[in-house]
Amino acid sequence: MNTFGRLFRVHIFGESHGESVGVVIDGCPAGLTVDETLLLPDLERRKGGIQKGTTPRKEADFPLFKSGIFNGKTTGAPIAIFFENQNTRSEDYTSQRSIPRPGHADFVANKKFGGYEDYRGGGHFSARLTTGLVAAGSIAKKVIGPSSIEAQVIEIGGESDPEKGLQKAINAKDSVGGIIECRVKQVPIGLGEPFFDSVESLLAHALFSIPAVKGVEFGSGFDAARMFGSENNDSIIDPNGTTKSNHAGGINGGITNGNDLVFRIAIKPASSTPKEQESLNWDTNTIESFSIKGRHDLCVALRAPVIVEALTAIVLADLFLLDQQAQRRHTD
Ligand SMILES: Cc1cc2nc3c(=O)[nH]c(=O)nc-3n(C[C@H](O)[C@H](O)[C@H](O)COP(=O)(O)O)c2cc1C
Ligand SMILES: C=C(O[C@@H]1CC(C(=O)O)=C[C@@H](OP(=O)(O)O)[C@H]1O)C(=O)O
Repeated sequence: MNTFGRLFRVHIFGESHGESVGVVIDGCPAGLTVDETLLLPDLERRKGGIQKGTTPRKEADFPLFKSGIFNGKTTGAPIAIFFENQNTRSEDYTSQRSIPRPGHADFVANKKFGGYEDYRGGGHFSARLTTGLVAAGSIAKKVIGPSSIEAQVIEIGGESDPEKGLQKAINAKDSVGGIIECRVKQVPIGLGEPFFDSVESLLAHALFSIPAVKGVEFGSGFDAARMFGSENNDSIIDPNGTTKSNHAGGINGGITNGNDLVFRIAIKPASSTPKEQESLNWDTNTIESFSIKGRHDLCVALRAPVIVEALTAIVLADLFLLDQQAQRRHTD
C-alpha cells in the first residue's frame, strides 16, 4: 500500500492540499546524526519555483521531526517527519473537476475510491508526496555509508541539451518529458537475491512508484537486445570483479557485482499541460475542449533526480541491513 521495504521501512502519507505530507521511517539504525541540516540540501533540489520550467507553487518544505530523534541522533524508534502545505490554490481544481485530467489520476482515483478521494492538487497521487521520500532518502544515504548516489538529467524533450529541450516546451506552450541517469559508486558485491528480490526488481518497484516514471533500464538496457553476446559481455579484469565495460549496469543474476550501478529512467511529460486538449466532461457526458489553468511543472524530469536518488538509497539501505542480518546469522 503506502509502505515500502522490509528492514528499512518507509511509510508515506498526506495529500497535496491537505494539512501536511510526510513520512514515517521504521527500522532505521540508532545513533545516526539526523537533523534539519542533513535533509535541507536534498529537499531544496526537489522544490518547485526555483528552476525555470518547474511549478511556481513554492512551499517551505521544512522538515518537522515528530519522533525518533533525540539529542540530534536517531533513537531506533520510528522517525516521523511532517511537511506543512502552506501554499495551496484549490480553486484551480474545483473548476477542473468536471473534466478528469487525461494522463493524471483523477479518473481512476474517482472510480477506485468512489468519489471520496481528495482531488485537490491530485490529492494523495501528487508528486508533493515525494517530499517525504526525499527526506527518507537523505537518511538512507547515511545508512549506505561509503556508497554514493548521483542522478542527473541527460535528456529533455528528446534533446541532450536540457535548456534546448525545455525551450521546445516553452515555445510550444506544452509539457515535455525527459530521461534521468543514476549512478551508484562503491557498491559492495553481493546485495540482492536471485529471482524476485533481484536488485533490478527492487529498484524497479521503488522507481516506478515515482509519479510520471514510465520506463527503467539497467546498464545497456534495451540496447542489449541489439548486440552480440561478445559485445554485451563485460570482461572481468581483476580478482575484485572489476569489468572492462559495464553493460550489465553493475548487476548479474540479480546481485550487485561491485561495479557501478547504472540505470536510466524515462519520465513522461506532465499531463497538466497548458496546451488545449479534448476529453470527457463526466457531468455532461460530452467531449469538450479545455486547457488546464494552474501551477504545474512544464517538465517534471527537472525536479526528479533527487527523488530517483532517494528511492535508490531507500532500496539499498534495506539491502544493506538485510545483508548485515544475513551475515550475522551465518557467523552465530
Ligand atoms: C517532481 C514531479 C512533479 C510533478 N508535477 C506535476 C505537475 O505539476 N502537474 C502534473 O499534471 N503532473 C505532475 N507530475 C506527475 C503526476 O504526479 C503524475 O503524472 C500523476 O500522479 C499520475 O501518475 P502517472 O503519471 O505515474 O500515471 C509530477 C511528477 C513528479 C515526479
Ligand atoms: C506541489 C508540488 O508539485 C505539484 C505536483 C503536482 C502533481 O500533479 O504531481 C501538481 C502541482 O500541484 P498544485 O496544482 O497543487 O500546485 C505541482 O505544484 C510539489 O512537488 O511539492
